[in-house]
Amino acid sequence: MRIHVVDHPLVAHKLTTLRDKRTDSPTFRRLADELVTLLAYEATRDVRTEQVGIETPVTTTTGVKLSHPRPLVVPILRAGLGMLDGMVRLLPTAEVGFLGMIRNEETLEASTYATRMPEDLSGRQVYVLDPMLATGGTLVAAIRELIERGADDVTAVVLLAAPEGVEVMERDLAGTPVTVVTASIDERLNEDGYIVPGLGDAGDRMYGAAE
Ligand SMILES: O=P(O)(O)OC[C@H]1O[C@H](OP(=O)(O)OP(=O)(O)O)[C@H](O)[C@@H]1O
Ligand SMILES: O=c1cc[nH]c(=O)[nH]1
Ligand SMILES: [Mg+2]
Repeated sequence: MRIHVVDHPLVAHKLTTLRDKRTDSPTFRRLADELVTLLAYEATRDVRTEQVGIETPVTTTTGVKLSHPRPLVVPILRAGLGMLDGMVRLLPTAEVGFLGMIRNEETLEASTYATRMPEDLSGRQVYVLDPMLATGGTLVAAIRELIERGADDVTAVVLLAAPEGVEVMERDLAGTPVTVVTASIDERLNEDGYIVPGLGDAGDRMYGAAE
């Protein structure tokens, strides 16, 4: 597994506001959207392309365009949904699939409550979106499902990662073609399975009731 931490002052600036507990839901959603666009730039560095011939107003030349089959973008509901627009803005031809997953608050085990994506992902590049890589249970289960369907190149775009979760992914997904792109690897997980310093519950901060 490859892991890439995007080191850029704009990423750090937006992440700091996202972490701040005073940041309200509308601002949180806007910042998550902006941040994923910056991460997407890095995450799509190896997106597959093909050469095409075009005519400019002046001459003919060759350029590149995204190749077929189209990449698949899979947000993990709920919180990953807040990353979808920022990603498809950069990958407008992408197809979108959905995975609904929830982590049990006591056992911290992830389970899947909704799946809507192509059965056959053979030869497809897949970008899976989830703001938080905490214990790693959610992303490991999601990526196993994608690989079982035939995906041959999976990139997970996450806003924050815990070292414990990175380790679990490295162990459980060893030998699979997986890359993780994140804005930060934080210090640790706390006893409740939350990332420290983190940003709290990403789903609640995005979609929770206004205080
Ligand atoms: O790495 P893990 O320990 O598996 O935890 C990470 C998961 O926990 C959160 O989802 P949650 O279960 O809170 O669902 P939500 O997005 O609907 O709030 C988060 O959005 C990740 O999907
Ligand atoms: O810190 C964490 C860990 C898991 N899920 C979250 O939303 N936040
Ligand atoms: Mg949540």
